[in-house]
Amino acid sequence: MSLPLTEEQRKKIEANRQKALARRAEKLLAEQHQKPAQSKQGPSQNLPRDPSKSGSHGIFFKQQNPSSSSQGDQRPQNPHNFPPNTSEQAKGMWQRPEEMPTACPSYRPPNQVTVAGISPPLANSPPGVPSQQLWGCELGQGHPQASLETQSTPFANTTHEPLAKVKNFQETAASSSGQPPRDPELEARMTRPSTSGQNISGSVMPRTEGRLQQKAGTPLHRVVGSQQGRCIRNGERFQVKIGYNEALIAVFKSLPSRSYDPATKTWNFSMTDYGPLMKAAQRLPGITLQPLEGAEGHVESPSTSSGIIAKTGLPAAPSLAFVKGQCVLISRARFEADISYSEDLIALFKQMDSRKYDVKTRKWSFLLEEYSKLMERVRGLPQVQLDPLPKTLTLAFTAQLQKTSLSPVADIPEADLSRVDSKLVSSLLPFQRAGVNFAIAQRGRLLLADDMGLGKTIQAICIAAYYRKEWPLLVVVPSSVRFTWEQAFCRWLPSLNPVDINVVVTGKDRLTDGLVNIVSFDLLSKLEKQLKPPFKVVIIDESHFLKNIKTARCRAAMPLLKVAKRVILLSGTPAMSRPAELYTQILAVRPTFFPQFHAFGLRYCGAKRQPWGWDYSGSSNLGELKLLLEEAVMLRRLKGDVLSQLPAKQRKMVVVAPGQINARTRAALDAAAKEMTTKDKTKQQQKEALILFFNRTAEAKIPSVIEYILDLLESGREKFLVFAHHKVVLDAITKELERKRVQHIRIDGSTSSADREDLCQQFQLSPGPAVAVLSITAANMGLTFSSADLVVFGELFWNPGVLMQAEDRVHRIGQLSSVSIHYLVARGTADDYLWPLIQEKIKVLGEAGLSETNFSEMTEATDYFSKDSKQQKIYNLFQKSFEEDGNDMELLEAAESFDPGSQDTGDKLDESTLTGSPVKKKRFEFFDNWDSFTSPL
Ligand SMILES: Nc1ncnc2c1ncn2[C@@H]1O[C@H](COP(=O)(O)OP(=O)(O)OP(=O)(O)O)[C@@H](O)[C@H]1O
Repeated sequence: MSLPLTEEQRKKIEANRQKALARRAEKLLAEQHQKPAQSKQGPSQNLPRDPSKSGSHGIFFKQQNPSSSSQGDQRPQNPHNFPPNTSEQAKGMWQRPEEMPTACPSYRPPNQVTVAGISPPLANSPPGVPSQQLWGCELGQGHPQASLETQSTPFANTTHEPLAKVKNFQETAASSSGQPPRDPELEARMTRPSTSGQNISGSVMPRTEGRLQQKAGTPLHRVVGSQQGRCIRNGERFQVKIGYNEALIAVFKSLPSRSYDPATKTWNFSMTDYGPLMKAAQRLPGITLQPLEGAEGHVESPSTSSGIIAKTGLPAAPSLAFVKGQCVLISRARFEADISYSEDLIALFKQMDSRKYDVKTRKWSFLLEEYSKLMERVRGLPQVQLDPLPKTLTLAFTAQLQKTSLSPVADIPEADLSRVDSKLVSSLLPFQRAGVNFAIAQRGRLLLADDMGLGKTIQAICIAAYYRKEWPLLVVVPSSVRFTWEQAFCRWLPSLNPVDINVVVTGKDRLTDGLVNIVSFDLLSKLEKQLKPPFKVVIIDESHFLKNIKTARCRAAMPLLKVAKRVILLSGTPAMSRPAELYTQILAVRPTFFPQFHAFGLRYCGAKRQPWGWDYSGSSNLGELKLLLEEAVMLRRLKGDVLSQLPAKQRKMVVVAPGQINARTRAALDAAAKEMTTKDKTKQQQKEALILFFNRTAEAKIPSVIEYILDLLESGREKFLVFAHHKVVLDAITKELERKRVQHIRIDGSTSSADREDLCQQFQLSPGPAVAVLSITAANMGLTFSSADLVVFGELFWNPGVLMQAEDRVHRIGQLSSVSIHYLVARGTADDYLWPLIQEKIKVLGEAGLSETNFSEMTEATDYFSKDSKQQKIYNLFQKSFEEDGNDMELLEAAESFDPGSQDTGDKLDESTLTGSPVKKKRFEFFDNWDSFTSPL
């Protein structure tokens, strides 16, 4: 899939296009000035040139609305392609007035001045670009898009009210031309009755009419002379053949469907604009437009619907157009009509009390409480099809539709958590407490999509504990974190007896043995049959693992989630590339919202029919999707939102799966442990046994460490550091990253100082996913990796000072985020002793004021090490060995030279235990841009 452009890229492309076109236009202008003899447009060259308009800026192009579907944007667009034969035009072709194209590029009547007050449709003005910057006459002449505007109009709906613009033109043109006042009778006939519009706070109200009347005596028109023209049907559109008339051009430019054909030098329009154009033309002095063939008989009396009194008495044609559009939710309280122009529809819109017109989007919006009334009235317009909001939205926003809630943010009550362990409740940070409240307000069904490291685990446990009466609980997690979850339950719910926690390790285990049952995604699909009777409370960690409905894990989980009473989905990256990835998670939380994917795909995935079927890889109506998710499905906070509540460093102990230690390694580990505790061993022999134990630990952890890294990448973690100590571990990690084609760097003892800096810079500047594989002893100092905010320790090291220095590679000046540190700890290995040893050492340092942190408080599993006598003996040996001077060196050398023999650990990885899914080359912007989908209130 090609990745959609980001907002910034889009802006850049647009700016470049504008510059290029401005250059072309200047060239064109220069040509015009250089060739006076060839050009018969003499008079225009005498026009005073406004220096403010000669710059390279100001051409306006269609602003793409990133959040609207490709087919959905029916707003009038400016024809922004520069006519291909501009130089041809620039030279000008003198024609008789009747033959003259109405936008005759090179023709300008003598003495004609730059006319103020004709505004191109405002939507053609890029937001923030003053209209003065739009091309003025000189640059614009010859181009249908050229603006005659020198001042911006405050009126919002110039596009939808062409007539108003014409009057504006007439008014200003007359005043600037210094023509004597016109016949007052004619003036009266030209004036349309005013439609009063109540101003809604903060909105720009549509132009009201009758403005001319306020300026009594202001000359209205400059009569250019009598001109006749005609409308000619051309397929779905019609063309206007008439000589040049400035006022008429202003009318043309105000019509949404206008298009200028430089070849024939005529303007053409869609049938939608036929009625408005004819009416406007009737009001222009000296202009007679012969209507389309066949439309003559159907003319509506000019005085009927709009009350216009036509000067010419020529009957206006009926509107032949059929307009189609849809309602879209734009905030918790408002929806807008995304539909093209229809006079009748606008008149109807104006009857709504809560109407607002957005000059930027050129769309009308209304309060949801007026939704039913509006839709009912629209049904009375036979030529309008305004599709309603999806039913799901009307259900999710019932309170707003029924006017019971107008609050821009949901009002979430404080939940009574007295039934949950006080240790947990009192530990919740304020935003975590709010998360729990949200979940309970959603009756225990939600997608908790907080940024990584914000403590989704503690919140999920709290929510699940609130529904403890409905347990047994099922927790489905990536296999690399099964034991971390077990530890988290022990830590946060002291009231839960650890024997009631069942971690499912093999396909032979029972899924329902515990009060809390923790199982990996892959085992879940193997144990599907055991899911009856179904669990009432289910937690799914890293729920984006379910994004593909075709996978076995998703097929196993979905039926379970549909019938569960409480469903707590957790993911820091619920969708990494497109809204379609959210579908299964929405379905899991709200099975009734979009029971059929196609409806969801049509609305939010920009579904397109292709020869081979439907393509749902796009996106559409994302602002609305965001609102829906936030209202009823998802809670997402970013680190930046809650940074003040977070500690600078968040450490996490991850208990990696001992199940992955193969039988041979397990035997080697046991043998080494036995050596250490065997009596009558010399000190040297004990030390050798310890070194062997340490080395075998490294070997044993390799599959789990790699699995964890791959899980992180699959979860969308873009940049992080992985520290390890043994060469064999570093080798295995880099080999796997190469195999998966993940960008990475490696710094170990063999890296030269020059290369260290280069590699570090390479990582720092890398825009996409990248892993820095670092040796604990060789890369713990002097390097800055502040572009990452996560450090993973694949191995433990006995010196906590070295660990902290290593942590600080990301936690340093330049780091704006709270950093996460994950220590991977494997049971039944040297980690059993190293971890408590490190904790103890840090505690001592902390008590002496030499360390700001206490590992035992910052991490789960303080009870990790249960000391039986044998273990105690090994622990003492560890303690002694690592405290003796000189042992460090010996251990380091041993680690460096450790070679597990013929075994090639990287290749030995059990593929079935790894995630197996290809690592994302680039994390997509869907959730990166999530917060740019702003919803006006
Ligand atoms: N309120 C809290 N009190 C103490 N520690 C906390 C609290 N909240 C989170 N932590 C700690 O912060 C670390 C990160 O939490 P956790 O793993 O739940 O984050 P997460 O949102 O699940 O991140 P990820 O998406 O990366 O899995 C853990 O060590 C956790 O114990």
